[in-house]
Amino acid sequence: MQVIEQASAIRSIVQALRCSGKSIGFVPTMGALHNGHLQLIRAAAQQNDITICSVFVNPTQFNNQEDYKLYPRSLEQDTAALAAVGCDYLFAPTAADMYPEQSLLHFSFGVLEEVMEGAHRPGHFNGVAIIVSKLFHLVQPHRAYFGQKDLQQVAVVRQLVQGLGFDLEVVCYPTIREASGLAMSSRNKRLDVQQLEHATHLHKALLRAEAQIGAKPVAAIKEDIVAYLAKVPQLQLEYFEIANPATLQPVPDLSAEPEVALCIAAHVGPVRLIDNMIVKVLQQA
Ligand SMILES: Nc1ncnc2c1ncn2[C@@H]1O[C@H](COP(=O)(O)OP(=O)(O)OP(=O)(O)O)[C@@H](O)[C@H]1O
Ligand SMILES: CC(C)(CO)[C@@H](O)C(=O)[O-]
Ligand code: BAL
Repeated sequence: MQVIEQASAIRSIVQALRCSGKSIGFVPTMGALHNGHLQLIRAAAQQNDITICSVFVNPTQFNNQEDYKLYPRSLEQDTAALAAVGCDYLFAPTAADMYPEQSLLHFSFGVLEEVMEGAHRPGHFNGVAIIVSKLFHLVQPHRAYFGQKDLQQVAVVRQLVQGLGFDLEVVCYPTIREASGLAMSSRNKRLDVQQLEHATHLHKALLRAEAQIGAKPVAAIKEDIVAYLAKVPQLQLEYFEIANPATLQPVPDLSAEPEVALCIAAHVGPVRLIDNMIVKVLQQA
């Protein structure tokens, strides 16, 4: 595997690969890699001639500077893990290379950014859209791989790809979990053993909500989840939402929904975590 640091270098490599007819699979990440990321790399390696992974902790998508400063970084371990699962190129640029000037771009995703992550992390999806656009221009992938853990991000990227006419397929893979049910996440590395145990309540809350889908109205399920998590003082719920899986808009009732996304965000100790599950709605006769 080759490690590339400069944008100009990855651009030349990609141009040569494209000229020789190779298909390119791309996995953008912020590093501190775990099995959720490695599943995406394996899929890209299986489905394309060449796999490129980027590791870049993108400053413009952080609405909280402490979160940016303390985001886990482990490039040496990441490099070894990527080589072991068949990645061909690791693109690990510096912030100066990706942002030679302050970015003044502004993307708007309408109602998609007015809910959940969009509402609670002002500017976040603008930063994601800026860096994903820059990376797509440099890497020119045929397929780009994302995880369902960041479900709303997948919807934003799909809208970006459609809106700007990027000629690529967005591929989404399911959330990989720890044995405890906790969704794998780079930020989990900032939690101690007790906090990791408290964090399992995000997934437990989703399972509890799933068990009530079809049996109770939306408002009653939400009340139950808020009450359930209020009994875990080490976890501060930010939102629990029942949403349409494609538009991410909250659903007022389940009668017209074949499936819904159960979405949650909460703080555990110093870390903010998100999780979601897409579940079928079995309509009662
Ligand atoms: N547990 C997981 N299962 C599947 N895909 C995942 C998982 N965690 C992250 N991904 C996906 O990997 C890609 C890179 O994500 P990122 O580098 O932000 O890692 P992360 O674990 O989501 O970190 P954090 O949530 O702490 O930022 C994204 O498309 C993300 O959805
Ligand atoms: C897509 C991404 C790499 C953009 O920085 C990031 O938001 C992530 O890791 O999910
Ligand atoms: N995985 C989403 C990136 C972020 O939390 O900023």
